[in-house]
Amino acid sequence: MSMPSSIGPEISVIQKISVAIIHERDVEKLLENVLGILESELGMLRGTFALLFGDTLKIEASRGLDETEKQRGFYRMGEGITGHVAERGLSHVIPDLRKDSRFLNRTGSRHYETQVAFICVPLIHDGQVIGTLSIDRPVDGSTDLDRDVALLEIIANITGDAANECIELHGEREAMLEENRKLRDMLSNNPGELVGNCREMRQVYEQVRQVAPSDATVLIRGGSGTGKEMIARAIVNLSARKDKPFITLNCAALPENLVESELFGHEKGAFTGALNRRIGRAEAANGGTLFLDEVGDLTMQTQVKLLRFLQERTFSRVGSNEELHSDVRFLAATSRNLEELIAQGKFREDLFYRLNIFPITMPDLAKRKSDIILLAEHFIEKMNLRYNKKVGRLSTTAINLLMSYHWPGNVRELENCIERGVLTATDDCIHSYNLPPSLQTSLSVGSVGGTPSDKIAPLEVMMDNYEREIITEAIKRNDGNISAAGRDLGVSPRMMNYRMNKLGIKLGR
Ligand SMILES: Nc1ncnc2c1ncn2[C@@H]1O[C@H](COP(=O)(O)OP(=O)(O)OP(=O)(O)O)[C@@H](O)[C@H]1O
Repeated sequence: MSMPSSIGPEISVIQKISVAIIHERDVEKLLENVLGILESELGMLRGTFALLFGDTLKIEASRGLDETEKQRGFYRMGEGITGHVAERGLSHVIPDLRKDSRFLNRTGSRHYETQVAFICVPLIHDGQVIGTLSIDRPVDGSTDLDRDVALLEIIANITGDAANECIELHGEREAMLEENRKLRDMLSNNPGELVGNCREMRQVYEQVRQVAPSDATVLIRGGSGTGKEMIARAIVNLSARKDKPFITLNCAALPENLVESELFGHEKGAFTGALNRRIGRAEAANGGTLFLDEVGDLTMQTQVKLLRFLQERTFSRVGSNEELHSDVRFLAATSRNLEELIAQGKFREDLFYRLNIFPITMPDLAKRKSDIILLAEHFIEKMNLRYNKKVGRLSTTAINLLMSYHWPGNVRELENCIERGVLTATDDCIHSYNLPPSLQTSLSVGSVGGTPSDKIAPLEVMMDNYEREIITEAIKRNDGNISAAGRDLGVSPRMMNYRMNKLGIKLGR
């Protein structure tokens, strides 16, 4: 079908822009390219895409503006011509900028000698105004401003998706940085958050102090819940990248096939469900620190990409060959035995050596006996604040339970136990019966030397602990006088002795 020759220039503009939309995957560059086409094809003097972030319009792409002019280009909804167009969703034309006093000229001085029109049209996505497209258009005898408005409205329609993607990308970046700011605030408000003074932990602190100021890769090893993530945060906090992004990714928390795109990002259409381009955590961490938790859970394919990233700090988004660079300090953690995974062919040896430059191993809580009560008291304070409670101490029997348990879930398990204790406490004390059933067996089987059991204690064991607790407390209240304690509990001295023997209660314990 042949087109009337009079609409040739407009068709040419639309055709060039549609080609750019198909070929340019970087949405920010695409908006710049669209303005470039308008400049070369229409003789446009200046052009801007202003996008709506929250309730403010900000110039995202421009032609004919220098950086300072661009920075000044902020408009609130309803403010100036741009703000009005965005508020009402209707196009607006000023036929001659020299004669119009409503024009805010926010970006700086522009004094035209000849007639120049200003055309501003709304960008609409899903029925919502998401920004504006505006141009300064020289006017001569042949200019038809109505036609120009119609053309710009078509361009605004076909670039609406890209503009929306730009807004979403900004949102994502902001969300990641916000997450990072929160983590950092948490750390700086509470520098003493790492609790523990035992010899093993003092060694760990020494290693943290040694490695933190450098940019060296650190591999933090240790059982689940030993505090590996806290150590990663402490390293960041003592490093020069302290105020830069700290981005984390737990490789075990995502389905295997999503880890790579979460780490390196993906292009629109890279796989089913990839509706938009998305930047990955490696890119978001640029200038700062990237912490990969459970690195032993990466697939072999992602391990290859990670190795390349560690060697050259370069990567490509899934679905793209473009080589990108990100300047990050890399920290990793694992609770898996990587040497065993290598032997099984599930972890690359070369990647292991890249990661294992400076390993820090977190000791199990069972090996930090002298820190258990310190940590428990720290968590009591934390939970008192969280639940507005006033628990002040642990009963002797509760302390014995905590000390003799084998703690397979390490510090996290202790924290959960204390949370439960604080929540269920009815006076100012956590008693043994306020602790979870899983701990109750530890006294009776003597898990320090005996066989620990993860099973929930049978009722009899729990009852024994309850009784042990009540008798011990009564004896303490009566300054070690067993007969007086028996009177308190309505039990004869003979029965007291019998129960104490059976429950293994010794005076002075
Ligand atoms: N030394 C410590 N002082 C205070 N709190 C700690 C300490 N170590 C761990 N915690 C607390 O214990 C919990 C688990 O710690 P963290 O998440 O750092 O462990 P992890 O080893 O990274 O666990 P996972 O292997 O499951 O990822 C957190 O709530 C943390 O605040």
